[in-house]
Amino acid sequence: MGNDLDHVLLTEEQIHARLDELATEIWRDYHDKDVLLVGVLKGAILVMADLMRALPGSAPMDWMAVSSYGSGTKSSGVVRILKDLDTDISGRHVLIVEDIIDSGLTLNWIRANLTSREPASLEICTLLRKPEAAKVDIDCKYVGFDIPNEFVVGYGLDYDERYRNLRDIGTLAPHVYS
Ligand SMILES: O=P(O)(O)OC[C@H]1O[C@H](OP(=O)(O)OP(=O)(O)O)[C@H](O)[C@@H]1O
Ligand code: HPA
Ligand SMILES: [Mg+2]
Repeated sequence: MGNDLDHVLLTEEQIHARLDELATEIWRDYHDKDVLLVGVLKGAILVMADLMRALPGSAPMDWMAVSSYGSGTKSSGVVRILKDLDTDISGRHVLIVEDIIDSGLTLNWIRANLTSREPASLEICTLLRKPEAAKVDIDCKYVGFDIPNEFVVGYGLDYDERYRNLRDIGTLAPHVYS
């Protein structure tokens, strides 16, 4: 698996340090608001696990599963709900937790979908964002890192369901795609 990576973009230590900072910011904004953390499966599992453990207090979580990428490296823009929230978010303060905003199409769709359920507030936290890949503008309150427009894997991010278990985030060597 090691030689499938081209180069490491972010180490586990860098990721954890940044998530600690984001958790502090988030708690400053939400400590008195009973915030519901909404993770987007499957990519966000590790961001959620580390972010919520870095929060100085406790917050409930829920999960949604949608799919737009399938097995490829390009968003189809067509989003399907594979698993909906268990929670009624009407009147709740909701913070979406994501691993990456790439084209923005997935979150654009999720944001519109959740907004229609009339939460008290709706904000987004993403570990990664690719500014050069944006097809729609996503207003994201908490961003871990802006990264170059390259396909990355690791720390929850997959290529064809693999490499989610890498501790660092990096780019795949070209031979993996061929
Ligand atoms: O901004 P976009 O171009 O829409 O891409 C971002 C989305 O794509 C990935 O999910 P994917 O559909 O691959 O599902 P996964 O989390 O199960 O890997 C990622 O986790 C985001 O949800
Ligand atoms: N890597 C893995 N999954 C993704 C990416 C990426 O760069 N962009 C959107 N989903
Ligand atoms: Mg994926």
